[in-house]
Amino acid sequence: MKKAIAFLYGIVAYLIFLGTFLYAIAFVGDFLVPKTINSGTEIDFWPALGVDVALMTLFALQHSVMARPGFKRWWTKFVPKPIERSTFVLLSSLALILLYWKWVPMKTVVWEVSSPVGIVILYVLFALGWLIVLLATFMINHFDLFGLKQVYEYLKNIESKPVEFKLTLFYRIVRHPIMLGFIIAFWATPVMTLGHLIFAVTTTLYILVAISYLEESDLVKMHGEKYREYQKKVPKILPFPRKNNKKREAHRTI
Ligand SMILES: C[S@@+](CC[C@H](N)C(=O)[O-])C[C@H]1O[C@@H](n2cnc3c(N)ncnc32)[C@H](O)[C@@H]1O
Repeated sequence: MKKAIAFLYGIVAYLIFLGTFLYAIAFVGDFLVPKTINSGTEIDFWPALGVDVALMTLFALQHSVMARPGFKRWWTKFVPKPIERSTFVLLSSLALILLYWKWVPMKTVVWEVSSPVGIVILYVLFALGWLIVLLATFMINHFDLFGLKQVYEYLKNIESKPVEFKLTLFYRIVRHPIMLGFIIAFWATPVMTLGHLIFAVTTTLYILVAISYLEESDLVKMHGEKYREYQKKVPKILPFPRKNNKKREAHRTI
């Protein structure tokens, strides 16, 4: 019974995540849904900035603190291990739902692309960004990242093992394809409003800080030399060969 309830909890958390993820596309893209990044009532600049930054900070804190191995060790004394990831996913989704709900728009247009070709290119990039995010989750392990694997294994009495270090497809091009996808999706818009720009700048900075100082230091602790070698060979987020790699290649060919 306990296992069935945990499994059901995992499914509900996953479905809430899926809804939140799909809503994010429409929220950032400013289409289809009632509340988007550019809809709602405007207020003065400073209070609006305060509310929006507070909402993004809440998500960033929840996400960064709860994803650390030390925090996981501590809170799995209270939250059963098989539902730890689902609970993390659920709380992340709730923080995002709060952001969608309370987000204050700033509708001043900072730049606008009016050429039809430019608009199409930006929408293609927008779609590509979200697609990269989704596909990359499958290249690590989509069902582990969102807690379904853990509750299924608990239900079936299968010993749960952490995901191994992956070097699949996108992960051979950059070390953080999911984050690259988000950055592309957040910046690719034909109409950049002030609110959207603040969102794109803040989330990009957060992503760069979080992957450099939190996630990668955990990955080095987890995978040791293997990850350090990976850092030397594969760029962090921009899919361009490194200058020193080119130099090394040049040396080798001389
Ligand atoms: C939300 S995912 C983001 C992964 C990565 N930062 C990206 O942008 O694609 C975070 C989880 O992925 C795991 N992870 C990151 N790179 C990995 C890799 N190459 N193989 C396996 N797990 C990885 C981290 O340990 C963390 O639990």
